[in-house]
Amino acid sequence: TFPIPANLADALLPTPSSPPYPSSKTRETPSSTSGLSPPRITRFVRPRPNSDEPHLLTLTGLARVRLTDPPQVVNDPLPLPRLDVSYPPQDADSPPATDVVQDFKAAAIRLLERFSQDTSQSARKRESWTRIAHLVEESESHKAAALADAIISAVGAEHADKLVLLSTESPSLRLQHVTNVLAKQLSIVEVSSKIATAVDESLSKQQKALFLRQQLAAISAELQRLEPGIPTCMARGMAEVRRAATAEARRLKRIPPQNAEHGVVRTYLEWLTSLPWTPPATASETLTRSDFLTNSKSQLDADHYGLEKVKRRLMEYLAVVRLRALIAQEAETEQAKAQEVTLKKVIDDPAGGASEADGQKENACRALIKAGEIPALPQVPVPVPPPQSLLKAKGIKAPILLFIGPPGTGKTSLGQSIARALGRPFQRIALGGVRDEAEIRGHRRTYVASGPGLLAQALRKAGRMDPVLLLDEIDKVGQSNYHGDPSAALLEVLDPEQNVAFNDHYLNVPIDLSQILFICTANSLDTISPPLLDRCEVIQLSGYTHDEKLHIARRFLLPKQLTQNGLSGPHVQLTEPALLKTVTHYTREAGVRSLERSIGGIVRFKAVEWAAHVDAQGLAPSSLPTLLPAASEPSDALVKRSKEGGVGYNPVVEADELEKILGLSRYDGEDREREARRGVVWGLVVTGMGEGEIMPVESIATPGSGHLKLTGSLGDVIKESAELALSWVKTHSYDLGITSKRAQDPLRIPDAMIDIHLHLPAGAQKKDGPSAGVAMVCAMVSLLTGKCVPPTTAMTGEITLRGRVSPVGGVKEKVLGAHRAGANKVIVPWANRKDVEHDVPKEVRARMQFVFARTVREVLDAAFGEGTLPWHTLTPVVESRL
Ligand SMILES: Nc1ncnc2c1ncn2[C@@H]1O[C@H](COP(=O)(O)OP(=O)(O)OP(=O)(O)O)[C@@H](O)[C@H]1O
Repeated sequence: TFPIPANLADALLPTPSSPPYPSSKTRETPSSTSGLSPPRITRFVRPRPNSDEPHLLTLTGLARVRLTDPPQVVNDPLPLPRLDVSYPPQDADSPPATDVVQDFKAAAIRLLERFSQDTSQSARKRESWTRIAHLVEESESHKAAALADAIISAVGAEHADKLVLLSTESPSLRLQHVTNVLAKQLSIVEVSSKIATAVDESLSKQQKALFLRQQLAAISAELQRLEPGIPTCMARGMAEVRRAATAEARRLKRIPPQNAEHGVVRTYLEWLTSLPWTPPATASETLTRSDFLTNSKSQLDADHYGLEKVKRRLMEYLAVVRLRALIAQEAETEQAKAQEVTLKKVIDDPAGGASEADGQKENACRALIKAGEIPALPQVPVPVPPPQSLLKAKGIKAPILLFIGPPGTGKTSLGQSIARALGRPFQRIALGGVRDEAEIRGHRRTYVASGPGLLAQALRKAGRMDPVLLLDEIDKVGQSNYHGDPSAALLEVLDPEQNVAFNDHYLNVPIDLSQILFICTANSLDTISPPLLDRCEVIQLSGYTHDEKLHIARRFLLPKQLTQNGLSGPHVQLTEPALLKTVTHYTREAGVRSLERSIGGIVRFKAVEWAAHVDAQGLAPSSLPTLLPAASEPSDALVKRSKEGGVGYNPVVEADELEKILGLSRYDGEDREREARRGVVWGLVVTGMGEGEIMPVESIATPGSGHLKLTGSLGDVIKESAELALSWVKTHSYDLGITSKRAQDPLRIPDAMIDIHLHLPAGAQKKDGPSAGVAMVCAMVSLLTGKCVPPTTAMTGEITLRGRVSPVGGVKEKVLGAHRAGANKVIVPWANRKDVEHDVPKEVRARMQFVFARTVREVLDAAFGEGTLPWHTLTPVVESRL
């Protein structure tokens, strides 16, 4: 096919009446042609009107000719030049050898079949290749050379090969040449198809990966847009929530509003959508700031007086929490960097170092990426294995703190301080009296009026997934019953391995509780289930001394009460003696809660007076009273001035006014009651609230038959202690001068058979434990000898049959309780002296006398006073006799 000028085209155009040239249907063989055979026109393409495209002419050669002279180059092709040609010699037409034909046929068929299998070509074309292959197979030998001429132009041989074929006259040689060309052609086709497949495979793998990554990028971008700050790792959990919400929303549409189910589904959806599923992006900002620890310390100091040990432990706790956040942050940066590197690698080496790293494949990929046929790599998280440090961060577990202590010792407010230091919301869950597991986990939606559990409710109130959650009073959670086991549910909540996907029965989607900082509080350790206790780190708050209470009252409670009651500092000036009296006479607790109430009472009393004064004088309520203390004016000087001032509002509150304001002091009478009496001594106990107290041990002798009678709701252990005490006293009654003979029973002396009745008051309160042993011995000895133990002496300790004093628990609480009750001498087991030295505050130790006793005899000497009891012989003699 070649372009020709228009005039030549016109000259060649056949007229419809007499075609100047044979039509394509007229077949003339070269042998039958004498002279010049005009070429056969197989196609003629006219250009479009008014275009300067040439005409296209496709001719089919009919015979092989040789030009005798080379053609002249002429400008005007018309009239067509006549050229002299010579025809090949006759023998050129002799039929080729059979084996040559066979070889040609085999090569041609192989190539044609290969073509027919090429899936990149159209079905019709492949069919035509098959037809040609059949044609070749069935062709006769003498037509083979002509066939070879035709095939060579169809299979896309090189131009040089075509020329060689054209100039070769011998059919055998031509066939041989064509056979070679076809074989060459076949190998080219095979190799290139192999390459194409390889490139194709690698490209499709690459493209698939890229496509998936792009989809991932699109999904996470969409999620980011919907919920800014959501980490990609959370997307999975969120997807579940979204799925549940969508399904329910669809259901809601189908239920008519008047149907009861409509309301149920609606409430469920409201709950589901109101939970703060995504943690804020700035969650760890406060934690990772360099001044976090200093700020936290100041926060704790600003909120609480004293509690040095507790604060030190809390600082350690916060340091661990911060460390964890820092390592996690570092890990995130590391991961982002690794991602970047991987991303770069993929861009630089898109083949990804695949096994068949042949250059052609790589180049093809690069070219495609460059040409934009493969989309550029998206800026998405290329999956990078989590760095070591992230695992390390996960490994650091912030312990769950458990504050143990009596009421009002600041357990709840310490939790609030921690939340403030961390910049997180604070929520409190009161677990006291929770009997039903469903209160923690929620009721299933099949129940009428079901709802989510306490944890989900707290999260909704907090508005964030990472609040500080105070589980208050975990010692008062109900034990296992037919409503399930609430403490087992708590176990799951507090277990960092399980709480990542906590299942609330109502919401029925996994809730991630791992971001929450749990703090538990309890009054006593005894009723906490052991596995629960095992998960917590116990921090003891034992109660405050009078000094500490005075400071807390002055610095925290009074200002707090003033603000709550709309007054300010100058309106109420509590003198030191008044405050001391409030602390000592109106409260006797380990914490400061009732002290706060008493101070509140005083402030309210003054608020009434001030309001009356403001009304009477027509003053602005925010105005200040006229009597203000001068700088560092002692309180007695202020009192004096206030008395001289006479009329108007007096902000000064004196100790003798307290009776008028707060009523009779509660603890006066009890103190008066505490006088030295025969048969009565003061023991020390720790109440169920975790508070240390003094407790009288009373005994009297009644006519009877030598038995011991015990009352006061005593448990088995304390009853055994009493038996032990009696046995010891009986054994030593001769030594103590109670009986005149060694073998005599002090309860069964011939002229007086008595029973000992031992009573521990507050009979309604259950008491148990071995620590009243020494007090019982002293009470019985006092009863039988008639000597008294001073009421300012208190004691604690367990006894053994051999008269040893064994250590007891809760020494700090007991000593503080004795201090509050005004005791000045405390008898403690020798083995507990470390507890006194380490735990009891210095000022208490300075004001009290401690006797550390190893034996009951040492206890008796300390309680009754050296030399008061008439010891006859040494104990070992008695022991050997018995
Ligand atoms: N060391 C302290 N310094 C300042 N204020 C304190 C201190 N200890 C307790 N308080 C105050 O005492 C009040 C009662 O404390 P809080 O409610 O924390 O007691 P609690 O130990 O949680 O009691 P409960 O066991 O009954 O829950 C709060 O107002 C608190 O601020």
